Amino acid sequence: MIAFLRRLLRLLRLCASGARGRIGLVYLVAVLALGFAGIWISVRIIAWNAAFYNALQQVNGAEILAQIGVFGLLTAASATLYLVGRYLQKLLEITWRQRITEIALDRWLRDQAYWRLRAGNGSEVEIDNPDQRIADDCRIFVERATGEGLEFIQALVAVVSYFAVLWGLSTFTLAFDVGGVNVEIPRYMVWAAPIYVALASGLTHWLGAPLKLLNFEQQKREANFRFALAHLREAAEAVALHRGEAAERRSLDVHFAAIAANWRSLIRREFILGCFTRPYMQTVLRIPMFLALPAFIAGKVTLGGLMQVASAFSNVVTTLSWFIFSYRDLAELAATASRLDQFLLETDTAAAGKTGALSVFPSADGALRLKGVRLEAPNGDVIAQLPDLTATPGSCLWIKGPSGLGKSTLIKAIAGLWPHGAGTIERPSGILAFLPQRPYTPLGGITAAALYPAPEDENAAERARRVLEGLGRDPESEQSSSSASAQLGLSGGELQKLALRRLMEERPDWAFLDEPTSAMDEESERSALVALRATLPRSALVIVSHRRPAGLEEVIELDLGSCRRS
Ligand SMILES: Nc1ncnc2c1ncn2[C@@H]1O[C@H](COP(=O)(O)OP(=O)(O)OP(=O)(O)O)[C@@H](O)[C@H]1O
Repeated sequence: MIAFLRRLLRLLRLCASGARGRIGLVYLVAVLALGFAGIWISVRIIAWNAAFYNALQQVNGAEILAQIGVFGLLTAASATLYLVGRYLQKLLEITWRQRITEIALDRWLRDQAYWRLRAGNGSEVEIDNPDQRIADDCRIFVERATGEGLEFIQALVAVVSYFAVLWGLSTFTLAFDVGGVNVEIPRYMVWAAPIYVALASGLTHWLGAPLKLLNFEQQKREANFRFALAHLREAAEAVALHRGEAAERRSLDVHFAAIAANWRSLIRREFILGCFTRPYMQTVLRIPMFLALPAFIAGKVTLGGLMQVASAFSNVVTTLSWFIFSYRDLAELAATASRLDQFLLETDTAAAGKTGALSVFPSADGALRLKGVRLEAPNGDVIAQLPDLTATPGSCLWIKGPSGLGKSTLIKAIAGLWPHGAGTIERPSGILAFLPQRPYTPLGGITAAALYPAPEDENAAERARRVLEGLGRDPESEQSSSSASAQLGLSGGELQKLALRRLMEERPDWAFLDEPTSAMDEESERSALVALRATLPRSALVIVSHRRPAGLEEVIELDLGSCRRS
């Protein structure tokens, strides 16, 4: 419980931070003010009950009509306050959701947390389904936290107001005999309300406790299923070529079966909880009248008084029962807050955990220098022990060696993404560009692919045209699209050509290229590398490839085949 409140406060503080968060606070205050005005109207309606039923008892036609008018005004005011309050509450939700999503995205992208916390990269913690945490958990958290939080604050204020009314009204005493002893309970209606609700809340918590874990698990399984579907969409071509439909179907069925199994446990538990809360909800408004009947029969209150006490009592009980009525939503809030809080804490500390025994420093003279570098897998297994090496600006370094000996890992280590191992890497200064083994294209179509990762500026169209020249793709005729690389309609070699052209536009001082021409024929490879050298005559090129890079002169070789793992 304490842990839940701490998490809740931590997350709410983040929602309310920054300029946007403070605008949300203004909405919050307005919604609360409207809520309190609504409570005042409810208190007025309790008083109206007495006036109306007393007029009925006295068969006073004029007074009955006047009270109907008062009722109309009170309900109109109450409806207006409710509607405006709901509208502002929705604005509050989107404002705070925007803020917390902003923070989640910042932390996820900052210091490459999205890479460090990925399964298999050696982080002690792995974040499952980060996309769900950013998209769904941020939304559910804000909706539930603001909804339940506002209701809780209003319930607190309401309960005090209704209690005061009930205290003033239920002056009568309940007297009965227990084994010949006369027991008298003064203001018994006042005591009955909290005792009744406390017992019911205890029972609700006991019956509903497993719901938090079940909700947590349900959200996770739903996200796994969604991810499996998105993965199939991305890999559509490969799956179709493998005729892998049956295998995909089996995997999707397993994911869905997991959803259904947890869902069954979830609804079983909700059913058990409902067996108590449903009848409770239905009786909670009737019980007060039955409890007040002894006083009415004894002639201590009028019909109006009875209705007024019953109304005050049911307001107290309904308000105190907030915990019972909201239990399901609170369980969902607890599950979501715990996932989101863990995500934000882990992504915040991901940067701190990036140092390993393999150190990467900026080099003093602008050269790339490897000193005693040993590359290891995250579990400590040695991948390669490298010879010391220096590559000066403008030089060309060819890293070769059989598959699996650590060529790509070395590039990742230079990029600062691979801390596992020992030794020192002095990183050159200037603009460093890295081309991964599989060329990447973002969502957004061919122009976005041609410009990535540079932002669109006034020269964007011209740059895109230059990058796409000779690839048979015209940015002018492009439809806006959110499709990924598979839908760009480029062959593997063309994608590599596009990646190299993009690099030429970037004009880096150092280009680290991991098998940049592996999908090209020899002639295309030669002309691509000659063009690269001609465009970037002063840049250093560090190329990982199985074949000697064609068309390049004065190549320094680093053969990882000669430094096999120990
Ligand atoms: N995240 C990881 N966890 C464990 N081992 C890893 C991880 N990433 C790479 N390795 C291991 O490190 C070794 C080197 O991999 P790397 O991709 O650097 O090889 P490579 O020389 O570039 O191979 P190729 O020529 O096939 O691209 C491999 O044995 C690989 O299994």
